[in-house]
Amino acid sequence: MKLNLIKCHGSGNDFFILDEYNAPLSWSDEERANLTKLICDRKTGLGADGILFFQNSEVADGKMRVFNSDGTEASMCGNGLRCIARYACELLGKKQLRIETMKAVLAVEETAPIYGDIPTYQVEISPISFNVADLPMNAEGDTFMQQTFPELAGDLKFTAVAVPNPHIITIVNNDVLQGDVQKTFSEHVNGENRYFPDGVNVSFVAILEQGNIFVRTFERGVGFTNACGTAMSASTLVTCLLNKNSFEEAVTVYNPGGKVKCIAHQKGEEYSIDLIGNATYEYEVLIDVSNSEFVASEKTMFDAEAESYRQMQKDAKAYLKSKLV
Ligand SMILES: N[C@@H](CCC[C@H](N)C(=O)O)C(=O)O
Repeated sequence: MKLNLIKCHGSGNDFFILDEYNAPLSWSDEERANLTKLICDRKTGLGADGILFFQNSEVADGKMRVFNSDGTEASMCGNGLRCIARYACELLGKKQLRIETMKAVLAVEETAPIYGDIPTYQVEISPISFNVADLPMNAEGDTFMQQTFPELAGDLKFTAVAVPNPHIITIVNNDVLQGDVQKTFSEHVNGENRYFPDGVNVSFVAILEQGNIFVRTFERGVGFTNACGTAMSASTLVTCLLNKNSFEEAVTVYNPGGKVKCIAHQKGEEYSIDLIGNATYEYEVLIDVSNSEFVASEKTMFDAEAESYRQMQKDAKAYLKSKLV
């Protein structure tokens, strides 16, 4: 079977977009998972953090389904939603759309470039819940806010939040950021463990200065990635709740793959977040898949986009170098 794929990234978190909007595949989810594992493997496949399946929707302009590189399906993906926002806006000739995701219909729109001429999209991150049952997480109270895992991460204080995929977030200093705790903790809570039966995305956050943070994320189903959009959004929210940043004000979120902006909104006990950042195409490719093997051909590169993004990365790295000392 021949399939056309677009390789796209948001903050270096990279995905293949597979269009089922025009040509739905009569596939089981096991087949979607198998294709994802085959193509996303960075050693034997083309390499990516996951596949975004863009499908028709009965309740919105289109639907995004996200499969992580290990074949598990995620309820949400912020960087991926920006990639789908671009693909869908260009396909449907619109600047604003509503995209169905596993747990919610979310607003997306094309917006002013975050840097130079980089294609930039704003996506809604919602619904948000601090109730541990919604992650799910096994803990004593209804929420887990600024609490410790003494046997796993010493006195680091974590907050658990579903946006709606599950996140656990801690604010750390540069020594902890550079150390091994995040890796050992993340591997533990994403294996057989008593806290997170379905695993969890783990973010370590450094406050750089008012309105500027750095977020490094170990993603469930993938491992360390260049960036995780829902994690950067959730981390911004947590810094606002801890009075390190302000609600309704844009926070620049640096990550190993670049930077985005996030705005956390609060209406009483209700929260939502805007995630604003790049949706950069790397290449388009045709693959011929049969019997768990594939052959790629007809590769078209988007070199100019890659170069614009590299400039932004260069500036982001220089800023980070001056702050993360
Ligand atoms: N990279 C994503 C999140 C992808 C899903 C995540 N690994 C999960 O399983 O929840 C993002 O940009 O939000």
